[in-house]
Amino acid sequence: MKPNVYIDGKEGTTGLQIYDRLSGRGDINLLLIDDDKRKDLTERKKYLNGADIVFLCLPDAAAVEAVGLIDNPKTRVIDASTAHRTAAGWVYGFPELLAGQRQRIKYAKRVANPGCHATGFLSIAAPLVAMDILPADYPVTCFSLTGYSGGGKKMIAEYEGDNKAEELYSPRIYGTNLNHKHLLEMQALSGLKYPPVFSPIVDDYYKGMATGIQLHNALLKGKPTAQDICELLARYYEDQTMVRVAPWGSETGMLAANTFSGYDNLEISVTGNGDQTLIVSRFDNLGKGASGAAVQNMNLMLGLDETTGLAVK
Ligand SMILES: NC(=O)C1=CN([C@@H]2O[C@H](COP(=O)(O)OP(=O)(O)OC[C@H]3O[C@@H](n4cnc5c(N)ncnc54)[C@H](OP(=O)(O)O)[C@@H]3O)[C@@H](O)[C@H]2O)C=CC1
Ligand SMILES: CC(=O)N[C@@H](CCC(=O)OP(=O)(O)O)C(=O)O
Repeated sequence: MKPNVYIDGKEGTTGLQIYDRLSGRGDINLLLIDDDKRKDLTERKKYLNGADIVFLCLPDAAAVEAVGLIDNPKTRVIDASTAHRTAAGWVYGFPELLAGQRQRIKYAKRVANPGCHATGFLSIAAPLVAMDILPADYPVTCFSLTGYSGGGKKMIAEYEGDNKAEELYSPRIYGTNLNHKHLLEMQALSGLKYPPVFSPIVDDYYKGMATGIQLHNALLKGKPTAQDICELLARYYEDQTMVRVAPWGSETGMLAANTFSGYDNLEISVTGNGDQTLIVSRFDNLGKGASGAAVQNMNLMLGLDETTGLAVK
């Protein structure tokens, strides 16, 4: 029998992108709620409990509420919100990140899909800590460029509506109080002692991300060069399809944040020299940064090829 799948919040930015990836598939049965009942608690409860897999594409409070409506022990959840990413009983939905993570996701009842900025940061920091290159007490800083769809329907309306404000035509540094909501997961999953000093930047394009960290090689264990780091990261991810490392020397000095827009995989670029290293992770905030990652997790949980229905550049 085909598994029943329900997307709570299907009309939102993340929900629609999950729907796009699932709607043509013959190996699942997509449950569709009537549009006028999509916020009706009683109706949603029926759908949430009638599904084998539920995607939550909702604001945090609504995601917590949705989980509370589930009493069917067979219903498995993939939550795209920030609500459960470091919560007990939830598995972090980043299969490539750490040894055993793919297996944990495969059998999990509750999967928290990673934050978009956290995805870029962790793809770099977690393996470097795991391989004992980046000391756990290193004072890491991180920048992260994102398209405006990262802010959901409200931010999209600000950028695409009439009377667009003048400042929206330029990149904007936000989270300047340095307490972005992804810091908790960034620290917890990287194994770092301190959260990074983190500067997200939103710009006037729809989707695509470039998240980077800059390192002093002399402060790393074993004092590797940038090329050493590139090769070690490439080995760490060598068996993965949705995460890869660009070969050393392949970058030409300019990295665009929208290169992976429309794709579900992520690529890490390492540049620099013997003294300093720049490591940048590029992906789509709605691909590996949200909806693509959520579908990859669903595929794993259903025992399917994890790349089914996904676009790899
Ligand atoms: N956009 C992105 O790149 C990423 C988003 N996320 C996370 O995914 C989640 C969804 O974000 P996003 O899709 O961008 O947000 P949107 O604002 O685009 O969509 C949210 C959707 O949820 C609906 N909704 C709100 N409250 C309820 C409720 N009580 N019951 C049912 N539906 C409800 C909204 O309805 P209505 O249409 O009426 O407003 C809307 O359709 C958030 O937690 C976000 O942080 C995670 C990673 C990346
Ligand atoms: C441009 C913009 O505002 N982006 C959002 C990130 C979207 C996202 O990743 O949402 P989650 O926190 O649910 O993961 C932000 O930085 O808050």
